[in-house]
This record gives sequence, structure tokens and C-alpha cells, in this order.
Amino acid sequence: MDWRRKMAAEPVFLRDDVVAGFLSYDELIPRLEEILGKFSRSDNTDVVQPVRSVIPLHQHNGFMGLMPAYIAYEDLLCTKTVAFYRRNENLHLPSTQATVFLFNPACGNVIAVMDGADITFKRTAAVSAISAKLLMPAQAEILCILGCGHQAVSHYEIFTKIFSFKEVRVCSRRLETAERFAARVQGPVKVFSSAKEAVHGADIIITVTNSSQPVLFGEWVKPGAHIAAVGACRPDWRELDDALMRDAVIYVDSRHGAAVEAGDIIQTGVEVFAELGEVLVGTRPALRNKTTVFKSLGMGIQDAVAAKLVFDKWKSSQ
Ligand SMILES: NC(=O)C1=CN([C@@H]2O[C@H](COP(=O)(O)OP(=O)(O)OC[C@H]3O[C@@H](n4cnc5c(N)ncnc54)[C@H](O)[C@@H]3O)[C@@H](O)[C@H]2O)C=CC1
Ligand SMILES: O=C([O-])C1=[NH+]CCC1
Repeated sequence: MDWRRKMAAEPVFLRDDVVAGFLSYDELIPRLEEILGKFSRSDNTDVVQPVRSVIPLHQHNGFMGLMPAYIAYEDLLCTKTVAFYRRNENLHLPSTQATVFLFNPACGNVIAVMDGADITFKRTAAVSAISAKLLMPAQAEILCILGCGHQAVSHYEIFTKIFSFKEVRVCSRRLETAERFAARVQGPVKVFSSAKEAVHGADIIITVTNSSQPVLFGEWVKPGAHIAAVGACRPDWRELDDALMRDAVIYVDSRHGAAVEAGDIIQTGVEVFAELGEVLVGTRPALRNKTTVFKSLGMGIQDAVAAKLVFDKWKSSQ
């Protein structure tokens, strides 16, 4: 055969239900803690992840991001493409459309293509849960989730699985979305029509909206609360107001990512106190007694470790 036509083995394609079946929070959380810690070490050379490159698709009210990552000590090479379309909400399609590619790092050929929806939902919620483990008040009784879409579901799942709250509250832009959410999830939840009332007295607040304007205001927030701010991942999008950003201690997943993408940080000019990984490895403290914000943007290394868990499970099932 002509050497120029020689092909590597065909990649396997793993559908969303297959990926979901192989991805558990119990395995994901320790892997995420490990990789976040390694990423944030000052002597890190092993975990390579450029800031996501993004193409805005103004005509469709969306954007597409490319999220490559290489984890040298595991020889793990991965890329996710992720698109986010606000309009999909009205079309009853997931707003996030993601595909994960795993490569053979020795030759560059693709070994697996996976639907990336479940990976994106679960790893994002798992990282928020890690932030809460480190930063929420010791006696956290009330959890409030603002936004009732796909991320809200995975966040509800993991937060109610690993913590016990006296009360879980939700509020979305439309009351019927919050009511649909409450009917869908397994477990108690109180639906609110006002965000201000929903967050009153909450110890932990998760913002998972597709809003580009603040949905959470400092004057509503109980001092000492922890906020996991998951939406607003564009430099011109906001979820939190200036007062909250200025009063809180700010943690991020990646300082570089935050400086380029986090509207809440860029527009207020506040200083980042620490990366979550720095807290995990003990080089920066977890200031649990202060009001804390974890500004999450999502990282390619999170997708990479999740995809490896899925691929290894799939391989051993063959
Ligand atoms: N940090 C990370 O790693 C990731 C962040 N995201 C971001 O998370 C956000 C949520 O994603 P999905 O749940 O997939 O989107 P989705 O479209 O499924 O849900 C968004 C929800 O926000 C609600 N909402 C919009 N404006 C609101 C307001 N003012 N108050 C309360 N609720 C409001 C909508 O009604 C909807 O229920 C998006 O901004 C997305 O870009 C998504 C993936 C990963
Ligand atoms: O990390 C991720 O997959 C995303 N962050 C914002 C939109 C999608």
C-alpha cells in the first residue's frame, strides 16, 4: 500500500448514553482534584493547557470554543469543541453542544470521539462541588441554585449527593422552567419566583444561567456565603454585580482563563486571590469565613481526565 494512504485504526465513537453510563462522580472528583492541583503548582510543566480559543457566532447568538489539553505524566492528549447557543433553550435543544476527541499522542491520530455533553455537565458540577467542599461555611444549611437548565440539573445531583442541606431552593428567569426542574429532579426543592427571595439567607449559591447581565447582587448575599459562579464565560457577560465581586474573595479555575474570559472579573478589575488548585495543594488558603466567589470557566484538562475515565471503562468492557 502507498505509505501516504496508510491509515491508523478507526476511532471509536461513544454516544452520549454510553459516556454517561461510564462516568461517575465518585471517580471524577478525585481525578479533578488531582489535575487541578498539578495545573496550579508553580513548578508545573506536565499539564499543558492554553486558554480556550473562541469563535463568536454573533449571527446565531452563540460561540464555539476549542479546548486542547496535554497531560504529559499520563501521556493524555485531548481536545473538546464546545458550542453554546442561547437560542437552543427555546428550541428544546441543549444550549451546550460538545464533542471530545482523544488522540494517540505518539502519532496524533484520533482514537476516540465522544459526545461531550455529559462530560461537560458532570465535570463542571464536580468542580463547583470541590469549590464548595473547600470554601462554603462549615454549617451550610441552605443551597440556592439560580438558573434551571442543564448545568442546574448536574449541580443539583452532585450537591445533594455529597452534602446534606436543610433546604434547596431554585429560581430561573421563567417560573415554569423552575417548576419543570423541580418535577424532574429526584429530591426536595423549593421553587421561588424572585431571585432576591431565593438567595435570602442562603449559605451557598450556584449561578448557572445563560445571562449576560448580573443575576446576583451583593446586597442580597449573606456575609460568609460561598458562590459558585458557573455562567458568564465571555468577557462581556456578567452574572454577579460589582458590589459582590468587590466584597468577596475571588477564586478561579485558571488565572489565565479568567483574565481573558471572565466578564465578572475583567469588568470589575478585581484581583484573583487564588486558583482552586492552589488551595488543593496548600499554597493558598481557603478563606471559609469570608464571602467567597469561585468563578468557574471550565478547562480542557477537566474534560481530558473525564474522557480518559470513560475511555478506560469502555475499553475494559470490550
Ligand atoms: N464554567 C463552566 O465550566 C461551564 C459553564 N457553562 C455555562 O453555564 C451556563 C449554563 O449552561 P446550561 O445550563 O447548559 O444552559 P441552559 O440554557 O440549559 O440553562 C440556562 C438557564 O439559565 C436561565 N436564566 C437565564 N437568565 C436568567 C436570569 N436572569 N435569572 C435566572 N435564570 C436565568 C435560563 O432560563 C435557563 O434555565 C451558560 O452560561 C454556559 O455557558 C457551561 C458549561 C461549562
Ligand atoms: O468549559 C466548558 O465546556 C464551557 N465553558 C463555558 C461554556 C462551555
